[in-house]
Amino acid sequence: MKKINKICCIGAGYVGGPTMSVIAHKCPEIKVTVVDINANRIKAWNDENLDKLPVYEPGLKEIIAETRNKNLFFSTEVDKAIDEAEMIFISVNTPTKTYGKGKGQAADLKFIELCARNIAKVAKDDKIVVEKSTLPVRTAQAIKNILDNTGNHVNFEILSNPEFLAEGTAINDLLHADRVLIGGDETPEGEAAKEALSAIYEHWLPKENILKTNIWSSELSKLVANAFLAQRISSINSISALCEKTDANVQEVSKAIGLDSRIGSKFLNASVGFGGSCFQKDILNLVYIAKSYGLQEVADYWEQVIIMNDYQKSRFANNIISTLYNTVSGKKIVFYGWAFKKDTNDTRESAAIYVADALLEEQAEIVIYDPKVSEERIYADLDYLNTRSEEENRKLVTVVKDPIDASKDAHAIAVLTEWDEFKAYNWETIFKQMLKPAFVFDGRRILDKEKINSIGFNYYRIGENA
Ligand SMILES: NC(=O)c1ccc[n+]([C@@H]2O[C@H](COP(=O)([O-])OP(=O)(O)OC[C@H]3O[C@@H](n4cnc5c(N)ncnc54)[C@H](O)[C@@H]3O)[C@@H](O)[C@H]2O)c1
Ligand SMILES: O=c1ccn([C@@H]2O[C@H](COP(=O)(O)OP(=O)(O)O[C@H]3O[C@H](CO)[C@@H](O)[C@H](O)[C@H]3O)[C@@H](O)[C@H]2O)c(=O)[nH]1
Repeated sequence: MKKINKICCIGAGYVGGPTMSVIAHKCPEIKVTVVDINANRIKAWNDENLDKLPVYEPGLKEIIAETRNKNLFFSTEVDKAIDEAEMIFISVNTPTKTYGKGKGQAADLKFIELCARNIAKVAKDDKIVVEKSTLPVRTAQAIKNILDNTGNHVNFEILSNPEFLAEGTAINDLLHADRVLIGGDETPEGEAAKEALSAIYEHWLPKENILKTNIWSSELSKLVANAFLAQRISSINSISALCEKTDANVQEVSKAIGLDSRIGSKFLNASVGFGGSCFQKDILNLVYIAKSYGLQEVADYWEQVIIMNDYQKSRFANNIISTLYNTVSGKKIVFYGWAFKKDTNDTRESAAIYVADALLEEQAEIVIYDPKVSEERIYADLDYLNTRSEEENRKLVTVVKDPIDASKDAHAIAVLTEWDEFKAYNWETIFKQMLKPAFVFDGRRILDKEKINSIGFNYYRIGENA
């Protein structure tokens, strides 16, 4: 079996950065180079101040401190890293297409294709090319065609090795992965490539947790895993709406059903709606693929998961508006949290963006506090929607660094992310500073209901009749 000494990863994002850091940490004899065309991102990965890394993940900076410039390197020299490596991971973004055929559903593979063309141009010896990005089923064939037809007639083995880490727990997920999936050709060369990749993971994971499949099963399994996970959230969120109309409590329902070992207790937390860069994109991709094979019923089934998620976000915003006497115009509403979940600085598809947009349409004044998200990012998220002018967004939205001070003269507080620190705030002080009646809308169900009510707040949370 070929022993790998040099790895290159194209794409220094939320997956490439943490994944390669863990590989470098666990495989000190392998030189790992992470490359990106975004020079600012690479500069941030190389910043001496580890609090300035472009990705915030608990445990990441400690690993970077140990490995960076020993056997882990971040660079913009893409061609050089490709040339040197025996194994190349492609970990670039695969967003939903915003133009042309499949607009709004299909995955945009232009970055993947550019990588394949670049590898073909540079490679002078045999390479194993690993799809780490999430890709539509049968993409490997397209990559192989490009490599074989434009390359220097060296041999490329393509593997699919989807990543299952969740942000906020990425390091732990990588160190203790439930499974690693490796798909590849069922030829002797394909099997050898799978073994070479497996040997890397075997540095820290039991061999029985490394699952080898054909390449198409591997590509499809990634989309299906995300669809199943998101489906659980939409299922419980649909029930949260029913709980709010009855005297049922969604947390009690979750617990009661989750204790059935066939259902299981994880991923049943009702919320303001799932966000993140993956769930929506990957389900839309699955919907598109199903449609393109003429499977309309299959497509409709999965699309409902997204429809329910959109409904949950607008339901939350509408409840704020109707509770505040059907008008939020000129009212100060404080958002606690902007990230799509706790322990990450990522805001892609965060429910907070859509709730803010709905309230801004009603001319609310929004004050936002998030412990890890920058002001620049928040304005960029709102501007990207193109709902109103950039000036209007800056007029109606303020981003602050002091969450307690923010509550002065506020009509309402909305909890959009489940950051632990929100639970520990002095809610008595917050209450005193707010206009009365003082409202709290808890989109994450993290506050102590009895305590908050006893302070005098009008408290609403997802999945419970107030
Ligand atoms: N974020 C997650 O939690 C997660 C988890 C599992 C899988 N995934 C999948 O992994 C892939 C990457 O996701 P991400 O969140 O890390 O994206 P990201 O946007 O954070 O990072 C992608 C990086 O690739 C770089 N890039 C794009 N084209 C390039 C090129 N031709 N050459 C060099 N660099 C290039 C970009 O500049 C960017 O820095 C996606 O397919 C995603 O679906 C993401
Ligand atoms: O019970 C739950 C669990 C999650 N969420 C929300 O769902 C979203 C996604 O959360 P999570 O799955 O923990 O984070 P991601 O980083 O998006 O990770 C998902 O997407 C990744 C990208 O494909 C996959 O690798 C992971 O396995 C998959 O969990 C977030 O907004 C969460 O707040 C809920 O509302 N209720």
